Amino acid sequence: MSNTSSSTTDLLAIDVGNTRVKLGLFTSVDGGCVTTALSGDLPIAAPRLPEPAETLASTLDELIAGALHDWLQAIGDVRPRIALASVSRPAEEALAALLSHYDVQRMASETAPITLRVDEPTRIGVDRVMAAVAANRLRHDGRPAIVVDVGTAITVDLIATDGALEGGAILPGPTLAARALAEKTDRLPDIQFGDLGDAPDAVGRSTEPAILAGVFWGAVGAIRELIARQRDRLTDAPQVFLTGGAAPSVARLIGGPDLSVRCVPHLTLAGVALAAGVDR
Ligand SMILES: Nc1ncnc2c1ncn2[C@@H]1O[C@H](COP(=O)(O)OP(=O)(O)OP(=O)(O)O)[C@@H](O)[C@H]1O
Ligand SMILES: CC(C)(CO)[C@@H](O)C(=O)NCCC(=O)O
Ligand SMILES: [K+]
Repeated sequence: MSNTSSSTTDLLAIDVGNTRVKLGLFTSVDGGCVTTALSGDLPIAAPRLPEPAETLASTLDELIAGALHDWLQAIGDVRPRIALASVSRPAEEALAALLSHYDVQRMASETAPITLRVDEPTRIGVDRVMAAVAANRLRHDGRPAIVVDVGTAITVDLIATDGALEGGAILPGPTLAARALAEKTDRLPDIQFGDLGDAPDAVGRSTEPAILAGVFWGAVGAIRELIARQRDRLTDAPQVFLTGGAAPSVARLIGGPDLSVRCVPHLTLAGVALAAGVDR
């Protein structure tokens, strides 16, 4: 990890999920976000999303056991301001206690810089809202977008042409689906996704590969179907943004000649940074 020394304008964005906590340090230069990258000596087009200079993804237990302290030291902790978006109340409280000496802004769905065209704006997960805020930056003007986040749960959310988040779908993520099978059956074992590189064969020749095939292709199929159905209500083709652990392995399986799919690793963290005003 490089040793970035942080300034008072730095923002630490935190996305607290149900399995892991993701942290991203967004550094500012001259009051603006660092958005230009150099390719040779030609400046390339500035990405429209703030990019974290440093990131960490860790379980809450690991963070409490010292990983948070170590990481903050490694990034040159001078008390960056913190924006915290959490979908787990216990994890949020535990983390807030760890960060009690910092200036922590807790992000809420209903106050985010986006229109929520949903029935209960206070209930929709702040991670879904933050990812949509970031997608609104990436999407072309006048084009709708679909945001797919593969975490503990998979969410597939529709953003209308006017930028409003319309709602979407929630289903179990791959690990959770596999764990539920292991827990609720006698003869199905728990399987690990950790070392899954390529897409598994759809015909598993024993129990573990069969679970892997079902869970993986089930997720891919569910995502494809949800995109297709959400797309049916649109007049213009949506841009699809995919994020979360399985995003890279899923992205090329759902895109096609008539569907643009882009994998954006830190979409939610970037949304938190934007909502907290990192580039204002
Ligand atoms: N290469 C891969 N292929 C398939 N699935 C994967 C791969 N890597 C991770 N996954 C699965 O993707 C899901 C999301 O992983 P990720 O690590 O992003 O979630 P998380 O951060 O633990 O979730 P949360 O944000 O809810 O805390 C998990 O179910 C995981 O098993
Ligand atoms: C769906 C999850 C679990 C995805 O992380 C999260 O966004 C959440 O807890 N949402 C609350 C319910 C809702 O979004 O409608
Ligand atoms: K619950």
